[in-house]
Amino acid sequence: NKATHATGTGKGVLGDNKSFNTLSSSGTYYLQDSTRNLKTYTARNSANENLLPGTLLSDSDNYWTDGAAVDAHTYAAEVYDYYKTKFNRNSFDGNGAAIKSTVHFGRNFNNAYWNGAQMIYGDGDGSTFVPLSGALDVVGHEITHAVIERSANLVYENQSGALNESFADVLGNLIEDRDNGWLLGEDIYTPSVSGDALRSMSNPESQGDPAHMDDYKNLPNTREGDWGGVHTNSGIPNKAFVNFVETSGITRDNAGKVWYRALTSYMTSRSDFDDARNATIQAATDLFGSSSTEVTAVTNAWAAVGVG
Ligand SMILES: CCCCC[C@H](S)C(=O)N[C@@H](Cc1ccccc1)C(=O)N[C@@H](C)C(=O)O
Ligand SMILES: [Ca+2]
Ligand SMILES: [Zn+2]
Repeated sequence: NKATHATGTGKGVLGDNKSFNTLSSSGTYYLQDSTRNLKTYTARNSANENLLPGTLLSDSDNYWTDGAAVDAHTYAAEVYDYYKTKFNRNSFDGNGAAIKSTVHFGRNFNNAYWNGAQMIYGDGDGSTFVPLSGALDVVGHEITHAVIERSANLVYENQSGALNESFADVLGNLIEDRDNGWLLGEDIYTPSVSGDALRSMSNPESQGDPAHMDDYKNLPNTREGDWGGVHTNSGIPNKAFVNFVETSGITRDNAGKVWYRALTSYMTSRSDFDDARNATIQAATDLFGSSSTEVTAVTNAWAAVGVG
């Protein structure tokens, strides 16, 4: 008999109830959303990348208790919907590519990443992180890396790498859409400490990251140097985006349209901060006109962080 759509229910990492699309086949339910082409797997704590994507998650009664899996699946659906409705982009490749997510990768793995083919989420060690798919800005960050790879394909090192990280943070936060929506990872970072975050876009210095070119960190392009500081120098373009939103009166969605157009129409693999400045000015010009307040605001936003 053929597989049929079903609606699963369950609790996320933080104990919140949610429902999501599953597939029912021969009396078993699978964590597969065929309307959005999403599939969610478990690595069962193996760290062997050769075994990815691992095992497609299944359940007997369509009530799901694996919070990391529930969130990876439901948040991937939210990210899919954001790209489709806001930018008319069908999945990360624009052509409906399958979005595959694997949870429980490794043991106490304090990270999540896109490996060129799928999303991979660690469970965290329980003190630095709880399972990382438990935050929508994380899932948005990782799927945006796939979008970046299929568009500008920014090289993951130095300034192009910091832009790669920054665009992932910007879109991750736009999708999460919070009031003080400038924090990264706040939902899954340091469960014993409230109010902190892994990064802050509005106040990068609060986490030791630069918010101005004067403080750009020239780190070695090695894993130990965070590939030239891609997670720290991202503070500069992150701050530029916050400046743009907060000084122009533009909506977050329209600011996102400027950043998305810059990324997909003008930026290339070796774009640096100055190229990103030019690309976002051009995108704002395309969308709002050369004498628009948006063009003035984006120009000033970059100037305020020492770019241009
Ligand atoms: C394994 C190799 C490194 C890949 C880094 C991935 S893309 C990444 O940037 N992951 C995010 C996860 C994240 C996103 C948003 C909010 C919280 C956490 C990240 O920032 N990782 C940090 C811990 C890092 O790698 O330094
Ligand atoms: Ca956030
Ligand atoms: Zn990243």
